[in-house]
Amino acid sequence: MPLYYFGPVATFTHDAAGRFANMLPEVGDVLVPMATPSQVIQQVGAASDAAFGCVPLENSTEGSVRESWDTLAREVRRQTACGQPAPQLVAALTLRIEQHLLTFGEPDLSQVREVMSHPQALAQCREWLEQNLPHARQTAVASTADAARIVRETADPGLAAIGPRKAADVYGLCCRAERIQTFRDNMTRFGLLARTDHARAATTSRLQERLRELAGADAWTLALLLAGIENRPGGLMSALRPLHDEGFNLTRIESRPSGQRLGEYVFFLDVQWPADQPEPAASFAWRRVQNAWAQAGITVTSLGWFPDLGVFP
Ligand SMILES: O=C(O)C(=O)C[C@]1(C(=O)O)C=C[C@@H](O)C=C1
Repeated sequence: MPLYYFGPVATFTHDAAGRFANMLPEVGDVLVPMATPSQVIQQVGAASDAAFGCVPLENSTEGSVRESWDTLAREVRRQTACGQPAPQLVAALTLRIEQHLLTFGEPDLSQVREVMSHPQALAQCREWLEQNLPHARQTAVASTADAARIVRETADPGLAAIGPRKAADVYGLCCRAERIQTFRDNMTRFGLLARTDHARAATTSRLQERLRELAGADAWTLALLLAGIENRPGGLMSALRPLHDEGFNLTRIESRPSGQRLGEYVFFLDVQWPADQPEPAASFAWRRVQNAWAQAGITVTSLGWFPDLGVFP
């Protein structure tokens, strides 16, 4: 079974996908790189057989990986609207992210005129770049590993990539400066995706059992998208009140433009799902929250209900 990931080989997402596959034998034996998180999500949605996907979700320094959330929301809404099964988040894990400056050979830093990486990685290293390479142009490319691939292909010591140590090994580059991210404890959360019909199939019901074993007594997360919250005094507050009334802990809220009209927003929510609650479909407390939202004309899209499998070095 394929596990699509945001590649190429040696991205941080590749590392995360490998860890999902090690922990969850049901998830897939062939890791298939895709050029963008959007392509991963679309591929999981379109696959006629069971398929999984791995994308970055959120970084502790730079926040949400918007492309992943926006595409997931769009695909789920689109597939649901035409009665098709949609991709959903089924698990998450967190990696410690250490960024390194990768070069062809060992140039003097004054020789480096351009630094390439994923925009999140460039932003995670902003302070080091300001202090050590103020003269170098910063260029956003598809991913950290893609930056390493370009540096290798051009074999130009004036170019550098920012990325994982693994990318230095895979693309034959030198680790010219180590751990250059601003915050030592830089972390990124990655999501594992599957399609909801596959989630009911035999493979993924075994997966659910395994996830329960791995998560133990830890809380799960319910990821949602809310649309139609009224733009009036207290509109957002009254949309959040049912969660408070039923004792649900909101762990993330993020507004994004609806795309329909300037000044109109949708909201991404992560709700911490207590270990002692039955699953969302069987929870009376959750039904009351949903009823309150339906009465207020708020549309809810579920993006997944999943455990966090922990933090990995
Ligand atoms: O470029 C990569 O290596 C990725 O896996 C992407 C990504 C991201 O999108 O956040 C993953 C982890 C790091 O935070 C930096 C980049």
